[in-house]
Amino acid sequence: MQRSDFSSKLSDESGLTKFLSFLRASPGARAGLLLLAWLAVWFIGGLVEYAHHASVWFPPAGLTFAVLFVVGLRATPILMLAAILVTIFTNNDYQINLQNIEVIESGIFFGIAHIVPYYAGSALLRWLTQTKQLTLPLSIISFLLIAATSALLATALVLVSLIFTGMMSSQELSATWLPFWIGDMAGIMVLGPLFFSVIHILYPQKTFKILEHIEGQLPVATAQYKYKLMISFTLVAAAMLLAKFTQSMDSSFAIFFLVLPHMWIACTENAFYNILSLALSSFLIVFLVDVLGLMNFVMVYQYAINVVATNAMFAIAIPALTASNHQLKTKVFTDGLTQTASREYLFQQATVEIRRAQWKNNDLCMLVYDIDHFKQINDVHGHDVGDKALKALSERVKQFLRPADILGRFGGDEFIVLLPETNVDTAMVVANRLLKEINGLQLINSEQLSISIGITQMQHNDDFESLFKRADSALYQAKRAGRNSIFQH
Ligand SMILES: Nc1nc2c(ncn2[C@@H]2O[C@H](COP(=O)(O)OP(=O)(O)OP(=O)(O)O)[C@@H](O)[C@H]2O)c(=O)[nH]1
Repeated sequence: MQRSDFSSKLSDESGLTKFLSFLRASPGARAGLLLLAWLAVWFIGGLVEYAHHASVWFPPAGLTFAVLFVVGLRATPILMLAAILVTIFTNNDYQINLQNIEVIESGIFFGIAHIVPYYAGSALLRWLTQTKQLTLPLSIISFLLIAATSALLATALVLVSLIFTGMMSSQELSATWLPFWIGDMAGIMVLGPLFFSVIHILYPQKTFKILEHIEGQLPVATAQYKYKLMISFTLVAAAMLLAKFTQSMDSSFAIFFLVLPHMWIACTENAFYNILSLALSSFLIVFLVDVLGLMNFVMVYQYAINVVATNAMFAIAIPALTASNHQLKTKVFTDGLTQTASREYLFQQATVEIRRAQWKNNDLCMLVYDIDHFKQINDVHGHDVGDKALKALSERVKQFLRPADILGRFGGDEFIVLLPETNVDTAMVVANRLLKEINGLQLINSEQLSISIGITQMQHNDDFESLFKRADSALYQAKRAGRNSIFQH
């Protein structure tokens, strides 16, 4: 895959095309945009600053993780510059009054403490997903575990660096570490997947298996996607207004109902729209915490969005599992060469039809046909030609039958046709027409193909085996009678 479906979809739109081409051709502009984005999400994270130095929702962690995952160590200078700039801002904002050189040192320490754990985490995730044959659920659990662990490591390193450089006092540690960890974790788990995709559009030269799951299923959301989003947003607003007016911790837990619309989205929309909706809901929560003054409840909200996100993340696997389940079913139920029903499926379908016919007192007939001297065809013309003959013959028979009839390959060159609501006289007419039809075919070079057919009508106590046994013995008689003929039992 050279470029993802998502980026090519975006590229179809003209204004965006030019902007994307410009960014892709200009590493400087990309770096500038990355820096601006990092600073912007850092300021937005500040809306839910729970304790000094600790936002309970910290998008820069997700952005750093995603950038290091997609771009690698090349992104370090930009991340380092961002770390220094926000340290300068924090020094002024908290009125810490460090000297210029000390602020830059603190910024460098913060940068290292922030970047190292996320580089380690993203490199481990990349290694796991690129080199190991992980299933999608295993990739997701790896992502979640690595996100939680690297966020914890970043929390420890950053807080130690802040204390070491005099940006924070050690007394603040106990009140800071948990919201810090939760914030970084939310940044990676809830927003990281969206950042992965967006950065991958800007740096499209590499292919990552884990991103294919997110982007490969693009580009369309269902027509109902916006209504599902509206339901999520309404639920967020209603739960938060409830907390605002009751000011009770109990009512703040209503936010956990968010799992319902998000699981609905996760199970019915593709992965990209799933992670987009999670990011939007979490933005809305942060915005409303700020606007409605709900800082007292913010920890509940952050736990809720993390739980909702991890659940919804697992649901990324559902459309993929459904698709592979469908493929597996098709494989098991269809004969690969002739695209008729497989023996197993034929047996299942025939059993259902036989029971239905017995229940309703309907007629039912079974035809068994087998190509005449097929071994000779293989021997003279080769197995490939034999295969082609089997395919072409089956194609013809399928066209010839009614939609309700069931055609399946019993094995080798022997096929079964089940004719529901058909008595033996009509089945005989069908068999005669079939024989004629096949006689008219020139499937192999200039040679003609012929088949022999055995017919039987269902008796009241028949099952698949007994029905087949009679039809097969009729076929045997047809073969003994010189082939290219029909016998009834
Ligand atoms: N090309 C091809 N040949 C197959 C396939 N499955 C079975 N065969 C061959 O089909 C032949 C079946 O031969 P039989 O039905 O026993 O005998 P026949 O030569 O058709 O003779 P009669 O049935 O008595 O007319 C064997 O040679 C098998 O090897 C297949 O998927 N492709």
